[in-house]
Amino acid sequence: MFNIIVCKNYDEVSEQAFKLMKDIMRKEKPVLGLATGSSPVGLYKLMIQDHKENGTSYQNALTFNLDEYVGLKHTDEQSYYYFMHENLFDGIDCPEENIHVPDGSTNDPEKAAADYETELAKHTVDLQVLGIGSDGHIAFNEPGTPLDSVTHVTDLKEQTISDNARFFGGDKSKVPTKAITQGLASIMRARKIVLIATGANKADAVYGMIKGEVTTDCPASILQRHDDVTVVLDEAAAKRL
Ligand SMILES: N[C@@H]1[C@@H](O)[C@H](O)[C@@H](COP(=O)(O)O)O[C@@H]1O
Repeated sequence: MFNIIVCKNYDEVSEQAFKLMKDIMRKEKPVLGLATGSSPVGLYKLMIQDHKENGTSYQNALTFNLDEYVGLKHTDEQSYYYFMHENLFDGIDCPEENIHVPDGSTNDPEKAAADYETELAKHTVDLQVLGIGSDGHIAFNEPGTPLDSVTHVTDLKEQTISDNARFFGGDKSKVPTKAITQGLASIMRARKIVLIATGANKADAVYGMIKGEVTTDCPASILQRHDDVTVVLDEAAAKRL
């Protein structure tokens, strides 16, 4: 079931998502599911600000990221490990050993994916933050991914490679072609989900997720089967609803 919130601008979108995060942070040992991409960056800024100004502590929080490119080292500025440290972890007090990001730097990504799923399955994510790809993907679950998938290695689709080329100086050839990603079933285990989408290029994917049928053609449509999903949109992303 979706709770849909349409906001005037990105700042308001981030504030709405932050309210849900703040609520979860009242728990003694919160388990946070985190995402990369530009959509959650405003939320992460608010989390850092709240940590600095109000002392909200992440000492007892566990975090699990959704996905990681295969073939990039942790020190690579485009790796999701690096992105998360730059945009969130360096600004809060979450102990490094509590932070989980799939290890895309290994030469056995299949094993890294299986190990990640094993660790993830020991916990229940209290709040999963999600963005959505313009082709309806969540994490790196591209169209065609089975709805019962768990953490696995995947080939990125052409659309995702061109969408993400902007982070690689606009050069598509620099974007990795494979990633480790939580599966759709892994994501569905979260107690609560907040999906953030802004901009007109997300409008079709948002429409498919909410109004379309549940189909592997639009992986995000599986969220229709979850009972606690808040979708925070700007007007452009909501324009087809
Ligand atoms: N793997 C990530 C997704 O988790 C993210 O949701 C999507 C949208 O990114 P953005 O928020 O930058 O539009 O991009 C990437 O493909």
